[in-house]
Amino acid sequence: MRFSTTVPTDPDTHEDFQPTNKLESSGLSLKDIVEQDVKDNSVMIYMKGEPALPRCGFSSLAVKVLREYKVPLAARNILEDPELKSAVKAFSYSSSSGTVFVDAFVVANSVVVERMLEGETDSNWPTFPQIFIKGEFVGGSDIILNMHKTGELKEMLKGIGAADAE
Ligand SMILES: N[C@@H](CCC(=O)N[C@@H](CS)C(=O)NCC(=O)O)C(=O)O
Ligand code: FES
Repeated sequence: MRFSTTVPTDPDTHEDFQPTNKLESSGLSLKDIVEQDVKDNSVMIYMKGEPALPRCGFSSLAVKVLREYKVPLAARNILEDPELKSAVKAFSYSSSSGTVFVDAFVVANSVVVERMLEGETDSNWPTFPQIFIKGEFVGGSDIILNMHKTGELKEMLKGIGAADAE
């Protein structure tokens, strides 16, 4: 498989929004780019490495789980851009509903939640991968694995075009 970063090409996409990690030349702010990624791609993952070559076990696990469903998977490699990494963190927090976010956080990382509730850290989702499904922030690899086990992921991915999957 080719790519450095794999957002499927869309003929309607703004010409200068090429989904490579050369984001600085896109003319869009990083926040806009993340917003657009999430809007344009039913399943969007910000990860360490690429789907074909994950650079971390957590990212690798998330890709593996999502691939079980044969849905198109768009991805960006946050290792290539520290600023993108910060923008994703800020965006995932702003795009999740408070309750779901804290619930997911408890599952994901109880130590961070405790610190967060005690005001010792900010409330952005601190780790990668970060997965968005149908425009909604879902969480990281342990959340996605758990949702796979409970059948929740199958429900959530229903209706996402399998035809253009790999
Ligand atoms: N509970 C998280 C674990 C992921 C995790 O711990 N990621 C770490 C190590 S790869 C991370 O992103 N740390 C922040 C960083 O590297 O910037 C999940 O399931 O996704
Ligand atoms: S890069 Fe070390 S655990 Fe992810």
